[in-house]
Amino acid sequence: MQGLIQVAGIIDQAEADMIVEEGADWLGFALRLPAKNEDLSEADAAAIVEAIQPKNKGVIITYLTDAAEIKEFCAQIGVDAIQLHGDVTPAELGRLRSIAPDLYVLKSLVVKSDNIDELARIVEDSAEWVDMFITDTFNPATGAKGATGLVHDWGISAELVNLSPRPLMLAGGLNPENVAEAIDQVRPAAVDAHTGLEGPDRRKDRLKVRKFVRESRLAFARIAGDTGQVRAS
Ligand SMILES: O=C(O)c1ccccc1N[C@@H]1O[C@H](COP(=O)(O)O)[C@@H](O)[C@H]1O
Repeated sequence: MQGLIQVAGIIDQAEADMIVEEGADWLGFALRLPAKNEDLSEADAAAIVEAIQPKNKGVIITYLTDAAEIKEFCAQIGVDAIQLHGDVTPAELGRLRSIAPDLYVLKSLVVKSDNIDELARIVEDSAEWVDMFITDTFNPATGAKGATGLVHDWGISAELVNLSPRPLMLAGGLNPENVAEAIDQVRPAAVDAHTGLEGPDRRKDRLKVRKFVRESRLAFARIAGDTGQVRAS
């Protein structure tokens, strides 16, 4: 899986349709968050997922940590991919794999200024149960671990790409202007953006999504040319 583009924080069907039209691959739905500040209802998310699949994949982005609850929630929404942003233990990830072997699991690695050793340990302990890691940015001012709109030190993500046996999705403050440089520096398998694609009304802006997809595809093709990799999705 190389050269994948995800857009996160879907609000409604019209926004999902626009993102699909502009060529993104996966759409992320932030649900069951600790602050209960979801942008859409679970029923609306399920209806959108039904409309976009199977051509595009719907991904639940959540802080759930219990394997049984995660499995049941994915079935409720109708997705076969989950992005786990909470502190899920390797044991629970193993349990999730055993009760939902076909579920595609993305595990977040929340990047701070000084935690590369901790992140490397998470990769080592949990890679067996994870399909893809996603690096995202910690905001020390608010404690937020996702949708912060902040970039982190891409050198840390590049290091994690090198040491992880699983592919890595790069996220955190990506936008149409910086995504090409980010891909060149980090060489991830995938990219993901939320707030950097929004307009002043906090909805995704079609022109920003278009440029983000175009710049990402060009950069992925460039690094595939360097390495001989071919886009598989
Ligand atoms: O998308 C959300 O609303 C969200 C909520 C809680 C945790 C993570 C969330 N999204 C993830 O954060 C990254 C980065 O966001 P941004 O581009 O910096 O705004 C986003 O791509 C989602 O994967």
